Amino acid sequence: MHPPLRIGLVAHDAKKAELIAWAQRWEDWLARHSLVGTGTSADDIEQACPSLRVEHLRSGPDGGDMQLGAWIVDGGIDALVFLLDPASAHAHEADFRALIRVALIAGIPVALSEASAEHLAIGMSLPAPAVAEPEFREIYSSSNGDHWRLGIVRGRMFVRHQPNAASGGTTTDTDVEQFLSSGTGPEHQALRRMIEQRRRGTEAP
Ligand SMILES: O=C(CO)COP(=O)(O)O
Repeated sequence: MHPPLRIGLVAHDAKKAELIAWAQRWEDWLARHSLVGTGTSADDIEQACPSLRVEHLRSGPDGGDMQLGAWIVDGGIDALVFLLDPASAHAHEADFRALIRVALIAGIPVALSEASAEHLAIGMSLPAPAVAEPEFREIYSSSNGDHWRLGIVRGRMFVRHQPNAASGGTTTDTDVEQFLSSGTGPEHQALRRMIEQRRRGTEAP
């Protein structure tokens, strides 16, 4: 789960029904975040979605778009859903152009249609990407039960040494170069062979 986001919500009159339908579909997800909207859009969402609280700015034509733009400039908004009506003339067009412009400058996700709002919600509601797990290959194990494995994560290689249980030692990870320069034992020789095979592309699967 992402930490709570602050999401800006705006729709022109001809698109309010789409914003409401979207908010109803995503009500459970939106309820976990902090919402701020221009006057009428905020009212409509609260009426249609009983569990949502939306911080109200002025109505768009009265300066609400500019207020939201100022929040974005100050880094206070993580995503903007602005369902824009491209088919009508708007006296305050300069205001919402400026709102979209500062959102793009801030680099936040911006959805201007119901379809893109859907993708924004899908993307932002996904769990944060898991930290990549290393892939391991056995390098060498000694007769007394010590194990050395080569770990590879995001192209970076390291050596994981797991001492035998009886020794009570702890598992350590060492950089490959550092490991190779630390000795000439059978585990070092085995790793050199493995690396050479990787380079030549002849490593066993
Ligand atoms: O006009 C708007 C965006 O430009 C939206 O304003 P309202 O949410 O107050 O209708």
